[in-house]
Amino acid sequence: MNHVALSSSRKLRGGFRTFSTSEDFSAKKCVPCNAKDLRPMTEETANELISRVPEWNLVNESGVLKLNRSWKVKSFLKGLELFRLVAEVAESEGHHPDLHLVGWNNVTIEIWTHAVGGLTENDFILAAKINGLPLQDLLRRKAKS
Ligand SMILES: C[C@H](O)[C@H](O)[C@H]1CNC2=NC(N)=NC(=O)C2=N1
Repeated sequence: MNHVALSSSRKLRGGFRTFSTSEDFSAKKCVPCNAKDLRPMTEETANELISRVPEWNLVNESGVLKLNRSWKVKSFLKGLELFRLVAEVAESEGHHPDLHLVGWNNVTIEIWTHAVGGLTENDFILAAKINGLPLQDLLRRKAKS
């Protein structure tokens, strides 16, 4: 497939950064969430960015936009191991997800910027870095169709 690298960078409306649409979020660093001009991005911008964090969904929880992804893990303890790997990335980025482990083997992670009550580029950076984690051995194999 011919990937047209869109080089035009876009000033985030109400955002605090520009970024090129071809840039890989996992190569970026989160900024402190107490930056004074930090504001939530629009739903339009979030819809433009969501395809750059594969497997993550954009959800609107009573007006708060969040990123959301779920996994089925092999065991309760492997769920906690997944949390541990995610926690290390979160601590190094200074940006933290909401972690859910329910029904012993269902993991859901939600990412949003609490300081602004919505999404910022930090959330996409964290989601991209979580996508880069070696989670395969923790996950239940998909049932053969
Ligand atoms: C100063 C530091 O950036 C803030 O305390 C961070 C910590 N981690 C955070 N994580 C998330 N998801 N949202 C925040 O607003 C946030 N604030």
